[in-house]
Amino acid sequence: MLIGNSGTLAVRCCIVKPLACLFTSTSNMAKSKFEYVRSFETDDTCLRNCYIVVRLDGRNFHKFAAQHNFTKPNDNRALGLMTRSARSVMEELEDIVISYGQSDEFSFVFKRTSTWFKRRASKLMTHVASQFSSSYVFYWKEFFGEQPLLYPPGFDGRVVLYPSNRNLRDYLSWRQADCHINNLYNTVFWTLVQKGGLTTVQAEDRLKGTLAADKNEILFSDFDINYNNESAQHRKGTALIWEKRDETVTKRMKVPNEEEKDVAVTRSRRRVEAHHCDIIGDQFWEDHPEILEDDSC
Ligand SMILES: Nc1nc2c(ncn2[C@@H]2O[C@H](COP(=O)(O)OP(=O)(O)OP(=O)(O)O)[C@@H](O)[C@H]2O)c(=O)[nH]1
Ligand SMILES: [Mg+2]
Ligand SMILES: [Mg+2]
Repeated sequence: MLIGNSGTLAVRCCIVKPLACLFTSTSNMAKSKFEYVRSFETDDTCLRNCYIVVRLDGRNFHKFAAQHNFTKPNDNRALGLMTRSARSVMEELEDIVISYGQSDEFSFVFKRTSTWFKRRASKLMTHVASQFSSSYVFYWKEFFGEQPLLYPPGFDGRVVLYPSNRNLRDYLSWRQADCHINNLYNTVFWTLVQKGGLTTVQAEDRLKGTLAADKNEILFSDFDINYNNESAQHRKGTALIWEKRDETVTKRMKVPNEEEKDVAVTRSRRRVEAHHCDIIGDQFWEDHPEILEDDSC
């Protein structure tokens, strides 16, 4: 078989090194006849100037949670493991400015000017999903101890682009509102079952048609629980951002004309920090102005 444009060159080359020749491509004798299949690949470059959001969600975690004895309604081991895995994604991959997680999902926001992987959606999404999934398995024991991981968990991923700061904030607000609605429902539901002695069917009936205020009232009047005092992590989810923190370490140093001695050295380090607070209002964004880029670009 002849390879490339220059037949003579290719044939001579094949006599000496047949295999190498089949697979070598240089600018002169470029490309095998199979090369055309590349053109079947579609362009999935993300539109410029948009925030790129990758959202992952655990596959069939209803079953996964039951089989791994997650506590109801919230399992702190599971939430800790999700956060640890998200931290690993932020530390290993470039340009993620904030991530937000609740339940079995985590959203990762790439800065709008990111050129990482030429902004190819499939590359970004698969890197996030694989880094997250492998971390979830890698750190499992750290959070679940003796509880064995019974089968490999999976996470689906999607990419969504948001062109403005308002759109991005509304997206994150939507996810936090979802966290609030689900957590309030689950908290009342499982309190009715675990403390009120209702069956799951009875609890479901009791909550049919109730509004948020009714649910708060059930918790307060029947169980003396103020929902606002429940765990902030459960009510608000987890936002991870990069923050500069001063770190002081002791270093042994040799000062000229003196003996070696311990010296305290302080440096500013970027670290991923977790916040369990409201991200719907303005306060969080005013406190962390470095997260969002200028809208006017
Ligand atoms: N007990 C318990 N269950 C949890 C916890 N976090 C997540 N889950 C379970 O995970 C489910 C996540 O919901 P979804 O993502 O909508 O559903 P899913 O079963 O993962 O199904 P798909 O995402 O469509 O594959 C919840 O409905 C719970 O059953 C937890 O902390 N404790
Ligand atoms: Mg899921
Ligand atoms: Mg989910």
